[in-house]
Amino acid sequence: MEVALQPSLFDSLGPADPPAGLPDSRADLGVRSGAGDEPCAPALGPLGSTVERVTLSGGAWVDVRPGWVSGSAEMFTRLVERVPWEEERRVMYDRVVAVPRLLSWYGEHDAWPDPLLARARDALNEHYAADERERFVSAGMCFYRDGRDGVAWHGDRIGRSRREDVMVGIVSFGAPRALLLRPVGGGASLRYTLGHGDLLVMGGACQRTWEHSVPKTARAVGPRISVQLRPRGVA
Ligand SMILES: O=C(O)CCC(=O)C(=O)O
Ligand SMILES: [Fe+2]
Repeated sequence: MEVALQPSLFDSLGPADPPAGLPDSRADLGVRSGAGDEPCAPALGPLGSTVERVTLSGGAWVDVRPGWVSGSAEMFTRLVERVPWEEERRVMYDRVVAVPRLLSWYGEHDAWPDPLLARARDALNEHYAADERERFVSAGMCFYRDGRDGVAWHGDRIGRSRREDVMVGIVSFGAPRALLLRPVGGGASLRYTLGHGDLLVMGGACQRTWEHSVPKTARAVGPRISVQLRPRGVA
């Protein structure tokens, strides 16, 4: 069973959203009408009280901030062009299969593909007043080209998140896709629809007591890029 806690973060209008009446497919291509047809420069909105906390069972929580990055269509285009996207292959049973999404990863000593992402990392570190160990330092990137791309149920449990509470922040660009969360061991799923500059932060025990996924879909969906900010020692 799914509980539509937040039917679509995209529905709550922020500056990153396309003008009303513009078909999604055009918006997803970064085409903007009205206001001079200029693509809007990417910018971060405030955090503070615009961040809404949802307390989950098992010591987990989720923070959501719809439309945190305005001009997200431009960011999407930049990331498509600048990130060295790779198709990974993994052994599954007796076959080698392509991972159904493109991936890239930036560590704390790498040059990140756009200064806005480093500013987003800094703004989150300031918002959470995180001590050194909990500061976001790396950026994992996933590119979901269409509904055939997705990520199966998992917790981000590589590294110390296997034992410790950690925060994982996700900033989404491009077309919205559903991110589902469900408690380990069963229970209703929560559904967040993330794209167009939305922010979602998983925290507390979320990586251990909950799982998340981006399900594949037969619906016609546009491409989405997810940037996952993580602290040291967590992948
Ligand atoms: O697409 C997303 O926002 C989630 C990606 C994810 O869960 C992961 O890469 O660990
Ligand atoms: Fe994950």
